[in-house]
Amino acid sequence: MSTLESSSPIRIGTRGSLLAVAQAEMVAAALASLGETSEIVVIKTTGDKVLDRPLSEIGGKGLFTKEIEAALTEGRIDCAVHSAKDLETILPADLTLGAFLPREDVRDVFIGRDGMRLADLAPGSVVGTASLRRQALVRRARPDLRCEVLRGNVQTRLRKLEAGECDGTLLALAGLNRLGIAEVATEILDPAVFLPACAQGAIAVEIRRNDDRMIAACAGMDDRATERTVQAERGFLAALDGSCRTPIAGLATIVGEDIELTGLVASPDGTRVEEITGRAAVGEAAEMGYDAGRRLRARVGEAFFEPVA
Ligand SMILES: NCc1[nH]cc(CCC(=O)O)c1CC(=O)O
Repeated sequence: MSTLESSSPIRIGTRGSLLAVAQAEMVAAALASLGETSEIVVIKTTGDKVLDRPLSEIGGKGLFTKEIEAALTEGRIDCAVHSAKDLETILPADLTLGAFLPREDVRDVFIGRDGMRLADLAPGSVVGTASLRRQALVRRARPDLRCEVLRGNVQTRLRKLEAGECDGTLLALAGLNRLGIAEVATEILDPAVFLPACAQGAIAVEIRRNDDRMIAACAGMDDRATERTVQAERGFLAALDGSCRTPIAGLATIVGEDIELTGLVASPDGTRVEEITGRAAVGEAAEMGYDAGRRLRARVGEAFFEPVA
């Protein structure tokens, strides 16, 4: 019986978008190289159903994960695959991030109509994005443009751009690379200016804390450098989160034995951008990120995080 049990395919839960399924297939391939068979279970989330409003209005990024985490807790799936940047900083108590796949390119790209770069857009042009971070950073770089909410998965957004709903949009290069469509990008944005979202480009495998088979499988899949940088960035986010109405960005890199982080918070209109850096031994990634977030929070003051009416 137990032999049969341990060789049953691992059920991998994921959202149904092309990108999400591609990411789940990457985890399936990693499991296969460890001798584990698996099957993909697609789960529809609230975030996939409500497409006409920004996430910050309908309850934040947890809407993409709640139903998947419930399936994991209830044992209908054995692991959940997420874009790490879509995960809230606090997970359900029975779940943990067991592994991270090697990180993709962390940068944002601009996709302009007619091959345009961000600097080519005429004043008053419309940049479509649902991300508060991207809106603030676009407004800082180009205060003469208009930002409008553009939601939906990568394909939907590209279609809306094609249909003329906006003149340009920003997406993560990681997602385009995984979909094999990086050539749609008209400009790769400098990550020092367009600082990425915390954990952008990283794929996380979430498991039940007490699942020994998945703990062992995750140990075989985990990329330590990715895990450390994501821990630093999520530590930073955890210190700042509170409301999901403040644009936040953070990027950590490993430098020898150390880990370095640059993080920022911005006003939604991009007129105020406050940056901070941190550095510590790699083993203190999460604490270093959290500390940088607390220092930044103290510097800008609590009023910075209160939504303007
Ligand atoms: N919020 C949606 C989302 N979550 C993860 C990615 C891209 C893949 C990644 O960052 O790993 C995207 C799309 C985008 O921002 O372009």
